[in-house]
Formats: sequence, C-alpha cells, structure tokens
Amino acid sequence: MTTLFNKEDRILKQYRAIIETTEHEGHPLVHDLTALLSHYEELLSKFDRLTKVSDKQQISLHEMARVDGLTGLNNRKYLEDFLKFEWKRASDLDVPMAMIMVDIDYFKLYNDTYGHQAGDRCLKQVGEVLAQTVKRSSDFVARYGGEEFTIVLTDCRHHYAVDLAEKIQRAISTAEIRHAGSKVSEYVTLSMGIAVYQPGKGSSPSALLSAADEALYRAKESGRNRFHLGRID
Ligand SMILES: Nc1nc2c(ncn2[C@@H]2O[C@H](COP(=O)(O)OP(=O)(O)OP(=O)(O)O)[C@@H](O)[C@H]2O)c(=O)[nH]1
Repeated sequence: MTTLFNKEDRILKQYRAIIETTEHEGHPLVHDLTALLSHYEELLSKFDRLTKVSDKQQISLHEMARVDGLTGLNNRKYLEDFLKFEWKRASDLDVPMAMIMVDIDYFKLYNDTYGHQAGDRCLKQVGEVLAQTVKRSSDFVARYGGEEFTIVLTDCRHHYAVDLAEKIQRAISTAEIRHAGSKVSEYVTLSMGIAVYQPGKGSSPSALLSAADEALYRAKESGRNRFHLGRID
C-alpha cells in the first residue's frame, strides 16, 4: 500500500505542478485535475482514519490476549509465555527464579455468603492488593484462574520471596475485606506457596509451577492464612 501511495504521490505532485502553473489557468484539464486531487485527498484522509482505528483495535486485541478481563492483571496465557521467556533468561544468566502461588481462603463460602458479583469484586480487590504490594518492575503478577493468583519473581532468592509473602499478608489484612463465611478470620485471608528454582539445573517452568502449587497445598492443609516454603534450589 505504501509503495502504491508513493507512486501516486509522485503523480500527484506533477498534477499539482500543472495546476499551479499560471499558464494553464482556465484550461479544462486543470479543472478536472483539481477535482481529482480533492477527491484523492479525501480518500487519503479516510484511509488515515481507518488505519488509526485499526491500529487501536490491534492494540486492544493485543491487550486482551494478555490481560485478565476481571482483575486487569496478566492472564494465565501471558504468564506461561512470560515464564518460558524468563526461564531461558535466568538460565543464561544463572540466576534463581521464584514463584508465589496465592489462593483466597474459603472463597466458595465467600460467594455463598455474599453472592457471585460480590465475589468478583473481592477478586478485583485482592488483585489490587497484590499489584500494589509487588513493587519491582521486573516482577510479574497474574490471575492464574478462579481465586488463584501467581507471582513470578525474577532473579530472586528465597528471602526476598518470603519477605514479599509477609508483606502481602500484612496488606490483605489491612484491606479488611469482610468474610463472614471464613473459618479462619472475619476478613479475607490468603494462603501462599513459595518455590525457588535455579533454571540452569535442568528443570522446567512447569516444575516451578508444580512446586509452588504443592507448597500452597501444604499451606492450606496446615490451617490456611499462611505461606509454606517449598522447594528451594
Ligand atoms: N465470584 C467468582 N467466583 C469464582 C470465580 N472463579 C472461581 N470462583 C469460585 O471460587 C470458588 C473456589 O472454591 P474452592 O476451590 O472450593 O476453594 P475455597 O472455597 O476457596 O477453599 P480453599 O481454597 O480450600 O480455602 C468456587 O466456588 C468457584 O465457583 C470468579 O471468577 N468469580
């Protein structure tokens, strides 16, 4: 399309030159060319507007592919892509990677108590708490699905991940989201599982996910409203 317009542009410049040459004034050809030019300019401006709309649509499609519609956090698909990419980078640089799997406690009872829409609002609030607490721009927060969230911490040793899990616990407690159905608190609480891997040692992103998930299971099993530190390389 650009090539076509470049070629057309050259022709149009010639047309303009003819129109602007006073010796051609009043010639019927000048009249036709003037009409043609104005029509062409109108088409160009329409094309320009269409291109802008389509660029915007492409950006929003791109965003939709990465963003969870409810919470505005990264979605699971994007998490998987991010993990693959960062795993390779961490492996090349020989630095550890951590994952925190976060799950809302007794969320079924939250829905049962307050209704599904309130449940959605709660998910959003928890998402905000996580996004605000995770400060390093290289760290990545995603909604993994349902009432489960994932945080990927690049170039991260386990004490940083533990420190962050403690901050998240404090932040969710400060948020005071009422949860009358919970069996561990009157407010919403979170259980978390932490795993830290050294990607260079032959494992895989899915092994990191499983280890964090396993640690989360331990946190749930041992009473909820806590984190469990799983495998650390
Ligand atoms: N409102 C709302 N609820 C959801 C959404 N996705 C999943 N859920 C609900 O989340 C609940 C998860 O329940 P469970 O897996 O039993 O877990 P839980 O009740 O949180 O119990 P524990 O994790 O063991 O503490 C289910 O009732 C789902 O219907 C969502 O997008 N919105």
